Amino acid sequence: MALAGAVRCWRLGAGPSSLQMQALSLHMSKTAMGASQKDFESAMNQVKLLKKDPGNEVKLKLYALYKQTTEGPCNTPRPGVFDLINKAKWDAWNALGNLPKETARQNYVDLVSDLSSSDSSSQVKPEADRKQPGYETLVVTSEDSITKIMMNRPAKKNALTIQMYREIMLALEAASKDDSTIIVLTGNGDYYSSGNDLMNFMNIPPGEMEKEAKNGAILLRDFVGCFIDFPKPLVAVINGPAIGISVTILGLFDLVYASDRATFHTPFTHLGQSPEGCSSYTFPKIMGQAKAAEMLMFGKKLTAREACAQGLVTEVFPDSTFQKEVWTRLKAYSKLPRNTLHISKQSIRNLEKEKLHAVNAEENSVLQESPPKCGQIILTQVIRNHYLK
Ligand SMILES: CCC/C=C/C(=O)SCCNC(=O)CCNC(=O)[C@H](O)C(C)(C)COP(=O)([O-])OP(=O)([O-])OC[C@H]1O[C@@H](n2cnc3c(N)ncnc32)[C@H](O)[C@@H]1OP(=O)([O-])[O-]
Repeated sequence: MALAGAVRCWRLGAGPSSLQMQALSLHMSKTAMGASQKDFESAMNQVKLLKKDPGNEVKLKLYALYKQTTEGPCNTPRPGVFDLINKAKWDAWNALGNLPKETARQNYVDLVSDLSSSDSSSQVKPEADRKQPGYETLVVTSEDSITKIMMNRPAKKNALTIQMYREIMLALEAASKDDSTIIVLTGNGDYYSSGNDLMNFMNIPPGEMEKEAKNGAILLRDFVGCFIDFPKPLVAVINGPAIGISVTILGLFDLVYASDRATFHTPFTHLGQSPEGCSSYTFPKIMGQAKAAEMLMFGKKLTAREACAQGLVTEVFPDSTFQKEVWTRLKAYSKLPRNTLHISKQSIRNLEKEKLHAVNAEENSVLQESPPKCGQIILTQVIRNHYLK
């Protein structure tokens, strides 16, 4: 077959140990099965287009997965001791044991997809080329299979204007379709975000309040909806303090990395507002009822370490090494098989999607209809509605 030929053309050095191959096959056997024969054939063609030699270890993996997909478990005698190349290939194939053909096919497709994306991202483009045009309040860049969406109003502590909500939705929509593996939301300057821009509610002419409240609620519902439905791994890189809605939506992210300078504050009751971003459901689920109430109802500001202890933050890093450590970690994660990561994200999220949309709708109707001064009573009711029903 074409690929077997292409793989044979590569000169192989020493192969991986059989233990490594067993670990690989075990890991791969856990992944989802979904690639079709057509996906497999197109992956075989993609392999031929790679510009960078992927190295012997990867070639052996490709060879073994190809043989397992097309012929099943290894069924030929082991080549003699002096036939080094064929022996390494045989060992790689044999190490896959009884891995089902469908799983091998999926793993082959994932591996090629990963190789193709690192192949294209290895052709470094100048910074100006990587910055995506069309955003006024954000800087959006794609590199190393990571799309970074950076809120860019540092002078206003990245407070979220209506335009910024809209641009974040557009950037997420574009990122859901680009060839990135991981999407990051972060802030420029000393703050991650100071939450909703308080000017959004100012200068509303008398008589327009109801209409504006309704428009605001629709925008907020759609904004939160984008995070609920987002199909790829979503990471918050919290470079500094976070307030309000920038905190509440964190329950919808897959990873939250924070500088030890970051704080997490949801002063809703003080502002006469009720929680949004699905936090009335996600926070009690993440940190328990009592801790969630202290944050959402009584406005307790958490340090990064407290937020990590309560499960809202994945890991905290010293501010002096924050960017370096986080981006090194994310670049390593972005090399994982893209399709498999996306399938895993979706299967985790699909379990809760309906519930999250219902919570989002309920939080919005409360925000829209209730008089602000009832903030604290509303918070209690919204949280109870989810957990005591
Ligand atoms: C309905 C949707 C649901 C959403 C709910 C939420 O998010 S609730 C959460 C809602 N969020 C809040 O309640 C937070 C309100 N903000 C604050 O409490 C403080 O500004 C601070 C603690 C963020 C920073 O204090 P600091 O002493 O270090 O700095 P500083 O104060 O000098 O600020 C620098 C500049 O940024 C400006 N600016 C900052 N944030 C906002 C904002 N959100 N808006 C507008 N502007 C904002 C500030 O006016 C100033 O502008 P200037 O005068 O230079 O033209």
